[in-house]
Amino acid sequence: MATPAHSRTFGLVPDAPAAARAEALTKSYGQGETRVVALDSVDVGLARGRFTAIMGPSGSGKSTLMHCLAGLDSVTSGRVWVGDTEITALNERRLTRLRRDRIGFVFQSFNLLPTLTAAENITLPMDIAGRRPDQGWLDQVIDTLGLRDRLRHRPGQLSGGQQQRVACARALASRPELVFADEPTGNLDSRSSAEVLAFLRGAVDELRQTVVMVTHDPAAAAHADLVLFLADGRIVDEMPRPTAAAVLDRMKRFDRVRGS
Ligand SMILES: Nc1ncnc2c1ncn2[C@@H]1O[C@H](COP(=O)(O)OP(=O)(O)OP(=O)(O)O)[C@@H](O)[C@H]1O
Repeated sequence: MATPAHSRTFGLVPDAPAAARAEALTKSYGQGETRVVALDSVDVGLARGRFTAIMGPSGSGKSTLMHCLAGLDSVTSGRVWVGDTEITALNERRLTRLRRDRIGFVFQSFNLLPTLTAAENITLPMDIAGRRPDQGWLDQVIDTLGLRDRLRHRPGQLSGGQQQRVACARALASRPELVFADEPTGNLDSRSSAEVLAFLRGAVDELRQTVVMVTHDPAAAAHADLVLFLADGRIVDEMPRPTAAAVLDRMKRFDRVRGS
């Protein structure tokens, strides 16, 4: 069952510290009559070692929330922490380093370099940072993802699902504190989606990673431990142990409110 909205911090669960959190996070775009409030004083936590999905109608602020929590976008007001580090207090140089060292990203469009092999794509961010990957960890990630026999292939020789698994491996290569996935299955057919989602689930259960995923798909959200629902720039609800049917039902209530 979904928990009704009331004034508390959504997203946190007992016994799991916050991998990231925001306090009174507001993000607006534009000025005067064209001002859009994308996030309206959001309090939220993302539990460490858990899989959290963020859902909500189009334009509700999902991507903006993810970008602000990941330090990819500045905030208008409020504070954001990754672990114990307040990222809203960092200058651009330190923020860039924090994103590089402590956060992994998976995007809808894979963002792989076509001229590099899968193996080279996976270690590229670490190579650029001059960091040596932990080979034991990398082997574990590659095997969990079932990519061992694809490492010498270039992205053009891989299916969409395989490319997204390479992108997942790249996000995990440095063993980040937090992985953000923005519509990671948005460009995939249902079979490839299921593979990628099973991997993200495995990254949490077997590799003890923390994953936060924005999605429109109730079936994708059902792989998470907790779904946070956004509407009009606010978190309005959360659902632990989601099923696709329960998430779909909750999303329909947004449609009814909008249609009335
Ligand atoms: N760069 C920008 N300039 C102006 N307005 C923006 C900008 N980025 C987002 N917005 C606005 O902020 C609000 C939230 O956008 P956001 O992309 O976070 O929503 P979303 O829930 O991720 O939407 P979708 O599901 O359609 O991707 C929307 O009204 C959007 O038009």
